[in-house]
Amino acid sequence: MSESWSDRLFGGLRKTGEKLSGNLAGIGGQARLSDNQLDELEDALIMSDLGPRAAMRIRDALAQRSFAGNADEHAVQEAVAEEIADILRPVAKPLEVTAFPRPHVVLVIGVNGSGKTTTIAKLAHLFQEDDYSVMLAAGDTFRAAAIGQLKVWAERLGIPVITGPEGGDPASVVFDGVKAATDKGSDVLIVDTAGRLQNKRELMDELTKIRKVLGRLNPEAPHDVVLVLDATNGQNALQQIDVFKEVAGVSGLVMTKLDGTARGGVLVAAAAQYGLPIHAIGVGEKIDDLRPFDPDLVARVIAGVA
Ligand SMILES: Nc1nc2c(ncn2[C@@H]2O[C@H](COP(=O)(O)OP(=O)(O)OP(=O)(O)O)[C@@H](O)[C@H]2O)c(=O)[nH]1
Repeated sequence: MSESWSDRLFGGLRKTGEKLSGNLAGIGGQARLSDNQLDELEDALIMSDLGPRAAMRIRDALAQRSFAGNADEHAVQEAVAEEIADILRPVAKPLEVTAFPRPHVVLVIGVNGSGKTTTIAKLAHLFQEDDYSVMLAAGDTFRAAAIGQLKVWAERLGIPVITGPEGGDPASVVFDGVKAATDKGSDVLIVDTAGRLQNKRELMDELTKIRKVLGRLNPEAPHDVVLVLDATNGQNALQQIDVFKEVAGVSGLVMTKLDGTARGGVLVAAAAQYGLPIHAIGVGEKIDDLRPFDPDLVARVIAGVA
């Protein structure tokens, strides 16, 4: 029997929830948390990868709280869940297809291995479920494997993919992609790009060229620039946001591999530190394992109270 999305979400974020509740063990005992306990709480949140900004915000909020009866560990966790939900709510925004004229162009960026290609396939599948027609463009011409992988996914999903030769000009693949998607009347064009973060200059030049070509065909494009982040990288994932924001003008995030890591708190850190929309989260390798998320539910799972 196949698991539902919320089962997979619970399973995926279980380790994160266990870590945070473990780090908060024994806290409470009175109506208000003492300064020492607030320090402990803040440390526990930082150790759980929520980052200094979210940790401080949650600390400040809990300092104001008076718990009915005495705060036991569970009441503190519940309060933390509410504060996490407050942080996640404004950023939980699914990708929307709004472009007119079509296609809505989504540029997907991220370092190799972050789950970029799989995420493109999963996003395409989500759009298909909403009855949008989708096309892919293999703008990561740097490695033949990346082009091949995208082709395999496209075939599985039954959607067209525009490719060029290995080592070819990514901007020309993107040009062909937009032309083909326009001619065919596709609703969405998802563009894979190279993830060479180690060579910022080259990456920036490449993205600038892609943007220029896109802009020539459709001044509004790209409509979204989505950065794919691997949650298992913890705080390093956040540094990638800094760099890609600078070189690529990131408009939103997707966080992958939240299953099997105890570092899911980084989702909250990203929300608190950057405020960029988080379009979807990935909790597995299968095509259905990426979805927009319910901030209240995810907050409860991360806090270990769901
Ligand atoms: N567990 C888990 N694995 C994932 C998730 N998303 C992607 N993966 C796996 O991560 C690995 C890398 O994913 P790719 O999509 O190939 O990553 P990429 O960023 O395109 O990397 P390159 O192909 O090396 O450029 C694959 O084995 C995926 O199945 C996820 O949410 N959870």
